[in-house]
Amino acid sequence: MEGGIVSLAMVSHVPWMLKFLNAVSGGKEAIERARRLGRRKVSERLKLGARRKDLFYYLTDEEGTGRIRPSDAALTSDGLLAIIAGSDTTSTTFMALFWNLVKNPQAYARLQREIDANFARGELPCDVNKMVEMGYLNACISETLRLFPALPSGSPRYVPLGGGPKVLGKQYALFNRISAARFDICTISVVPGMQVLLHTWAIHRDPRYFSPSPDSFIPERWLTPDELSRADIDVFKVLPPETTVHDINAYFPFSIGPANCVGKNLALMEMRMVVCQLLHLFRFSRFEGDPVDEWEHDLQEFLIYKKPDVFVRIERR
Ligand code: HEM
Repeated sequence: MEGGIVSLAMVSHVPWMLKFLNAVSGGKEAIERARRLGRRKVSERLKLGARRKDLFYYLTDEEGTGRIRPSDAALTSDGLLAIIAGSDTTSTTFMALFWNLVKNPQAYARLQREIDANFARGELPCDVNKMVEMGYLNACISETLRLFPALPSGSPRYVPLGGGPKVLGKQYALFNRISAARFDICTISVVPGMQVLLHTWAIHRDPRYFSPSPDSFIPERWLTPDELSRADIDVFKVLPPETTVHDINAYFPFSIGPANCVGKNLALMEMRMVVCQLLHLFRFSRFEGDPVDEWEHDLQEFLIYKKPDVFVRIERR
């Protein structure tokens, strides 16, 4: 998957590269491998049939309500999209979250206390409804998605041919700004119909929107004033109210507008459940001798991340 994504990322930015990559054996092979994976997963899923009305139930038109049955090529491409969109994104977020927790024992301890306060020992599975209300758990997830948005370079958007805010959603201040008929970014004139790509990673770490310490993992920046007043660390030393900036209009890990993430709520629920249950059962710590600090440095971005392994020590609690 990761080999193929390098070529796919090139093609998504420079479409004419496809011809060139097809002519080069390594490039063609990487894309072919990714396609094969998509085809295999789709055919496995089709053989299994639908046990419930999931994403593929609709993509493959198992209900038979569509006029035209989707072609095999379309299904392969949907299969790849579902793998990238549905599983690579969540696995990146889990990796980044656990990496941040083992590197920040104070945040880890605080999250552990919140989980232990909500779930009695052995209470499994943990109640998902409680998790929605767990301020620090949700703050840790939001802070992870701020620092490591799973699609770091965002994805191309067309500047609407008029009527931007209505189409893209009022909340999207950054896109709203590009709804004018024509505007300039530095020396480039952006006109309706042009593709614009917002770099999520860079915007999420811009001190004009998140500060102080935009590169640091500080879940407390997501707490409500009420939750902050109950924080047991001297949070105002880390986030002095007079200089703290927290602009959620510049936060869009799931994108915003008509093509935003269809799996957002599922992904959030999945992350809450997995984190709660793993921390309920196991203790995670730094694996001595592992260069854990280098993980972020060794991440490579090709539409999604090519990520090194995270090694942690896991013990049963
Ligand atoms: C942490 C987890 C996730 C993140 C950060 C994430 C992020 C995103 C983003 C930024 C987009 C917009 C891409 C674009 O602008 O074109 C997107 C689209 C999409 N996501 Fe997610 N996603 C996550 C999890 C999931 C899950 C679990 C599923 C499905 C089970 C899913 C399914 C999709 C699909 C199908 C699209 C394409 C929507 C469309 O083009 O209309 N995602 N996701």
